[in-house]
Amino acid sequence: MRTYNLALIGFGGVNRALAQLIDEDPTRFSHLGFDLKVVAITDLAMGSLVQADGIDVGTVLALRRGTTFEQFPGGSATVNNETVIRESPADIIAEATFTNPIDGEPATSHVRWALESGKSVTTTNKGPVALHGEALKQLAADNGAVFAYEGAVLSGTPVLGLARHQLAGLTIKGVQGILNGTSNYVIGRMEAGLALEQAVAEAQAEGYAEADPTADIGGSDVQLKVTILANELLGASITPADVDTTGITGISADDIISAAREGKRYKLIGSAYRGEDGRVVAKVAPNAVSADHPLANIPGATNAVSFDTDLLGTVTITGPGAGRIETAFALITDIIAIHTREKEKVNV
Ligand SMILES: NC(=O)c1ccc[n+]([C@@H]2O[C@H](COP(=O)([O-])OP(=O)(O)OC[C@H]3O[C@@H](n4cnc5c(N)ncnc54)[C@H](O)[C@@H]3O)[C@@H](O)[C@H]2O)c1
Ligand SMILES: N[C@@H](CCO)C(=O)O
Repeated sequence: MRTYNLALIGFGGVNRALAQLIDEDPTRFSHLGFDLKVVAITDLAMGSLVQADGIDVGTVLALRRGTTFEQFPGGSATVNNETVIRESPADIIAEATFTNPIDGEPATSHVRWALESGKSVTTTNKGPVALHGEALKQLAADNGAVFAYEGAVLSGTPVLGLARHQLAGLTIKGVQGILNGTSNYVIGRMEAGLALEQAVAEAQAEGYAEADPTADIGGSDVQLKVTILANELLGASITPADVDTTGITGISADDIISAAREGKRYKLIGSAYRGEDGRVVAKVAPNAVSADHPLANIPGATNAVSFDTDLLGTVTITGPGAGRIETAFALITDIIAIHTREKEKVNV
């Protein structure tokens, strides 16, 4: 049985959910041939904690808001991300700090420090993948480590893995989807009569929204995800700036009601297609779709991606696109992939 030591960088909704899953059942993954032990945690609000023998995760999860790690052996009120990532006895770094859509920092540095130290990384953070994905993949390869990011698109619903593995023998001509749980949830609640602000507050309480929810309703979250899908699935080399983006803030309750009268529903759709000239065109825009559109009935924080393929026609995957536990599951998917890679190294 292999034990992987984890460092959790950013102890918010997602990494707390991962810690909770490990705490609830430390043998949860034994049937896969590994166990997980949390040896380091950092967070802006709490500082840093490193305990090589394993952190009592239940105690840390129960700490009151505003408490720092200073009181614990190996604890400090200071956030020592670089030292923790490079020097703690972690094998795998789970990066779940805020997404920064402008330059991907500080998460990109967190990922880089880990890979430079030969440590594999799992992240749910879209910034490093959308803005620096190619460079980070190269850095991982150069250092014999894995850079894994299943949760960057559709949280725990395995859209990237599906495309990379099961759909590998197809040509994917394009993709379109509902890629933001918060805005889909918000539109649904506005259809039920809530104001935009009330609906956003609900999405925040559910743990769906970004730290700054304007990223969700303004479209930049989907812009990053479309960039990732275009680059990963269509072999493009685009940046978020290449994705023409409009969010849902311009849709009023009146727009929603008039669309409903015509049998239509608003959806924020992200898409990327390769044109006849070989160029990939990607965009994000709200659309009033008719009831028979494949994305019309995707509810709440559920997401969906339709792949337009040569041999299978349209293949659609749908599932949770946000949520703490749902996104922690993406970290687990990545850790399983890292474990598979470790086993291959032993067998080579
Ligand atoms: N919540 C979801 O449904 C979901 C789904 C998919 C992807 N994501 C992505 O996962 C990441 C984490 O999401 P979350 O919901 O846990 O966010 P969150 O806001 O609940 O937690 C982020 C945590 O990171 C900490 N942090 C920020 N900067 C830091 C730094 N420099 N060093 C250490 N800690 C730092 C914050 O204090 C906070 O506790 C985000 O990038 C988000 O875009 C979230
Ligand atoms: N805030 C994002 C989380 C998933 O990236 C959403 O609502 O879809």
